[in-house]
Amino acid sequence: MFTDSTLLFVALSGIFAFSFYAVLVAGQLSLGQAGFAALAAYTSAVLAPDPAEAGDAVTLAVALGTGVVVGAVAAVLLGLPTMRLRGVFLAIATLGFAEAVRILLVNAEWTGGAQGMSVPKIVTPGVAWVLLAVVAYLFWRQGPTRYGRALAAIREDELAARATGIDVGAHRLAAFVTAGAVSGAYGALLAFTMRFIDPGLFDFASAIDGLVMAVVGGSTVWFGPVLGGAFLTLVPELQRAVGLEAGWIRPFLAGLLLLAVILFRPGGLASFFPAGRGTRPLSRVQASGARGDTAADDGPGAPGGSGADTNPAGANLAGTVQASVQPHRRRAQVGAGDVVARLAGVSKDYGGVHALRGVDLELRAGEIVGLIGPNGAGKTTCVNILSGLVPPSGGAVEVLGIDPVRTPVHRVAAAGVARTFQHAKLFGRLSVLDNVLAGAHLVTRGTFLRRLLWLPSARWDERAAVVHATACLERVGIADKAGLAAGELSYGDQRRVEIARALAADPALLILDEPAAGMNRVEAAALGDLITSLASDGLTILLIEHDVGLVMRTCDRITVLDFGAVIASGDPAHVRDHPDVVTAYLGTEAD
Ligand SMILES: Nc1ncnc2c1ncn2[C@@H]1O[C@H](COP(=O)(O)OP(=O)(O)OP(=O)(O)O)[C@@H](O)[C@H]1O
Repeated sequence: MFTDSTLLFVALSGIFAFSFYAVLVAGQLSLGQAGFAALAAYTSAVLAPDPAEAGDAVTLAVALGTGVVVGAVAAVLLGLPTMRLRGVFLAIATLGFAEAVRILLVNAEWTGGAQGMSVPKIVTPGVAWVLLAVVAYLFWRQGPTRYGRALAAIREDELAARATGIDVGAHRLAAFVTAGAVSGAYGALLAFTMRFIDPGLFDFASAIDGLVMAVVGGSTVWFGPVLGGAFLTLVPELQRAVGLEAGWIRPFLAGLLLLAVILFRPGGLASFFPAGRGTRPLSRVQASGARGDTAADDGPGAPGGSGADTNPAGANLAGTVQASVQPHRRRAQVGAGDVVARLAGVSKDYGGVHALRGVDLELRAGEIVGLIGPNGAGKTTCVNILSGLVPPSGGAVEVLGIDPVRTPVHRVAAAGVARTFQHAKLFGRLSVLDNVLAGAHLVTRGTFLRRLLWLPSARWDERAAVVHATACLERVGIADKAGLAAGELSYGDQRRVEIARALAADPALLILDEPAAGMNRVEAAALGDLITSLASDGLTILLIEHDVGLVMRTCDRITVLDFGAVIASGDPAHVRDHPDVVTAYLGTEAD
């Protein structure tokens, strides 16, 4: 039914769509792919040897190698200054790059300008489909790995991803360079397919076309770009088959489909298939028991069992952390009673608002310290300063031997600080298990490259990570919901998943920002028991909570803030009876 040329272009479109998918999975909107492809097409056309002399295979190999390298290098050069940009700003900057490349190519002599350049046709449908399969394989294997989960986490909530120790800048750049390499491969293939290349092949419409194919096909499932590429390439063929030759139909249909996907079917065409539906876990779930199963790989049983506890603070999660899920990061050694965190004379101003005024706070290893105060007292600001999210306006801060003011957020996390947020910040479209696996980023090894080669060690590491994550879920009593989408959970359950995600990083300091919000009395009581048991494992905990009863029951010491200043600090009995605290919460008789 389809001609060779149709089959060839279906494969090429799929590869181009994958270059958009590469960044969409990390939540980035880049439109520079046509620029990378153009640079790669012209460079490979010039550098590859004549196939009449070198043979088709050699020419193709040199062209592809050149295309991939040129695309990747261009993406590094463009990515370094633009990776700070988000959303539409990144889209505009990258589109500007693609347009600049096209204009350069039109005006350069060596490219033949607008007239174009002739290139031998050596790409066959077989070659194009093999390369599409290779690219699809890369993205299929990438999904359920530590790297793939980190990209998905960044897409879902960048700030939470940083706080779990993911180096967002490096991951975004890696995704961008992957997009550059894939679009470079596409450019080289296109050059040796068309017989003739001109800058018009890489114009604005083609950049948008690739994006539409990726989004229509499905931008969060690995086979989405294949579907999108195939569908939109086949539309003109189908038109011909039914005798509708009008050229406007394809772009019109593409626009209509894009709108329909955005409005009604965010998962794209892939969501019509069981494997691409909804929030299918990246990693397979076997939630019950201490044994987990892992993604996509079947095979002989992995070494299970309990691992040694290398957590200096002693916070081994039920002894299920396996040897391959160990903190191999550099983390401050914390002995019992050591100072874990210290704020000295810290102030924070937001314009005219003095959120903190000369706050002193000290946390010692193994303590549960409560931080309470009326709304707007400055509690969350304190926590944000401790976890490196917000710089103070004055004073000194030290956490686990580092200065969070001068340290990127993911490094503060790597030092051993884990936190939850006042408004739960889960990776909503990921499963509960994947959320916690993403939380284990710092204590797990990368598996992507080993998964590409089907090395058993990758399977063992992934399995160990799942066992570790499952233990964290069991610890907060929510392992039975491991396979559900995090965003669909009740508010109370979301908070528990957030705690499990924080525990998965095997932290030394756990900061809980209003963890009981949304929980009923029974759940809050269970939370109190959990906090106490975590502290008895050696974890240091800073608890911000409006449920004063919970704070009084669980904390060793309590600091009370009001209007940004410490008004009382000491053990629960001292704080409860402190006249300033009573006044702050209940007001004076005159009030
Ligand atoms: N990013 C910001 N920009 C401007 N003002 C801010 C910002 N963050 C906090 N504030 C202000 O700083 C003060 C302290 O806020 P913060 O959220 O730290 O208090 P809180 O004790 O955590 O309050 P709540 O219990 O209501 O969460 C408030 O007056 C708040 O409006």
